Amino acid sequence: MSDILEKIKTYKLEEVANRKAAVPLDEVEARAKAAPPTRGFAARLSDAAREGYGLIAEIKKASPSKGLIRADFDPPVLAEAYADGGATCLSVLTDGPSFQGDDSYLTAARSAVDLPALRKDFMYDTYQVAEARALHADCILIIMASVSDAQAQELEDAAFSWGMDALIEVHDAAELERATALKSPLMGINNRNLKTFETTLDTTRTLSKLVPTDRMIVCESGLNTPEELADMARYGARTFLIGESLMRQDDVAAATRTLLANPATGMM
Ligand SMILES: O=C(O)c1ccccc1NCC(=O)[C@H](O)[C@H](O)COP(=O)(O)O
Repeated sequence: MSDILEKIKTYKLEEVANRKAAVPLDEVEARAKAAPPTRGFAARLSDAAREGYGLIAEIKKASPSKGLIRADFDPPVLAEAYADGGATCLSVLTDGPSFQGDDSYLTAARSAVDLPALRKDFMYDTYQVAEARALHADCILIIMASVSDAQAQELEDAAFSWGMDALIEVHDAAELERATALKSPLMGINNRNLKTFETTLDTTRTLSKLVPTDRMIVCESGLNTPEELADMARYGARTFLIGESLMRQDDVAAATRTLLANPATGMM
């Protein structure tokens, strides 16, 4: 496993152990059961992709590869800007140590709009899945590079049991092959190599050919322009996960609108 994923896994497992000691699972489950209903993350993406593009717009203050991305950071205001600009779903970083995220950002951002939200964190334990629902998440992330097949299955089952969706993230052919054993229709191809941080859209160009036709490609990371989205659409990707390039804009709503204008029609 990569250095950064290794580091994240080490502190995340410790964080989960501390959280379990502080808030027992049955209490988290009670909060999850009391949460508002899920909003249908995968279904909204699929509907949006049929009409044009589906955008998962990410609320991301900082990252291990770029440091601080946005100082003026107000999650509900950013969520409203994304919704105003035409985003389909939100992704909200809840990891503190590497992304300056916070659990409260997810609940606050989602409650400001009508969009479904992904809890963007590093998931290893079904306790975190119940926590995600308790925070009102509609979807969780499963990074194949950082979990075993059995863990991935367990996390996906837990997500489904809470009525959530699961975005399965892959970066190479072996991970993609493992991901096809899961049921989720959402196949995220991460253009960023989490070992080196090298980001290239060639990853989607290569892996898209291996994605079964019953899966929806979510092209993730390193996307900046409408031309890049049109290029990726030619490889079958009509849904996108975008953070940094939008987070760096003064007018987030206008930038989101510009990115989504004139979606490509054909495929290669
Ligand atoms: O963004 C990072 O530096 C990073 C480092 C280590 C693990 C994950 C990381 N990013 C998570 C993501 O998947 C991105 O936030 C997401 O795809 C959006 O990417 P971008 O549009 O390039 O911000």
